[in-house]
Amino acid sequence: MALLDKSVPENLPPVLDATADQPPLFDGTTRLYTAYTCPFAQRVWITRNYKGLQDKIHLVPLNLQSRPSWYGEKVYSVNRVPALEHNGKIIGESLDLIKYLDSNFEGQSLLPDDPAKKEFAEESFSYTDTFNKTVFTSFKGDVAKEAGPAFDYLENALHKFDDGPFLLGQFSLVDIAYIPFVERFQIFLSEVFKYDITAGRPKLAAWIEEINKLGAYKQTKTDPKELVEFYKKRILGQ
Ligand SMILES: N[C@@H](CCC(=O)N[C@@H](CS)C(=O)NCC(=O)O)C(=O)O
Repeated sequence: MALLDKSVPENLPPVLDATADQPPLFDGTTRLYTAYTCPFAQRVWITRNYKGLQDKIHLVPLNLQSRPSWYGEKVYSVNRVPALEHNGKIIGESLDLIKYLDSNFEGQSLLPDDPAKKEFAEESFSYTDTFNKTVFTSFKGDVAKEAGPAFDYLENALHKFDDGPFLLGQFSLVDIAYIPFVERFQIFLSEVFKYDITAGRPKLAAWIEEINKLGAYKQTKTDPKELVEFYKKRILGQ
């Protein structure tokens, strides 16, 4: 798999806050409006890196806490990240965007042709919101009991195709849809609840290990300390 990983380490552009000027809009440059800490935006960032599109898709990182007013007013009225500026249009929604990048840009294809895999990919995309909600909700309840089934879903899914360690066998958009959230849940559940999501889930453990080998992903990883502080405040109100 490493051979297909087209990512090269890059110098990341500085974060734009409320005082920052707006970059030109619709000047032909393709821009990914993002936030370095956002798991939804991270999905698109990993896809961009894996397909080797660093020169084609420029990152415009925003400070969401001190967001430039021009973003919601002139770029994307939904005022969330990620959003992609491409061919005179602004497109949002991370799951739509990773598919859009895969179909509209060059680079390694990240969805297989095999019908059984395609079907399972759609099922897995549909489950992501429930997966995230189930785990977030468990933070306020019995973590092992409530979040356990969500991680079991991934463990079972990883048994489905045996031509590689990823959710569809080979690395795909499905892995990209889940990993930003699994990354955060693993850190937070271990740090705050002493719950190891990989205990008794060998396939999940191997999946995380394999994804961590990908340069395209490594560059996008969140800072664990910041994450724990952020979730403690935001979710546990501490
Ligand atoms: N469904 C959206 C969710 C995007 C989202 O919630 N992004 C957050 C940051 S992680 C955001 O922009 N929040 C700002 C806000 O809601 O004001 C997607 O998948 O792209």
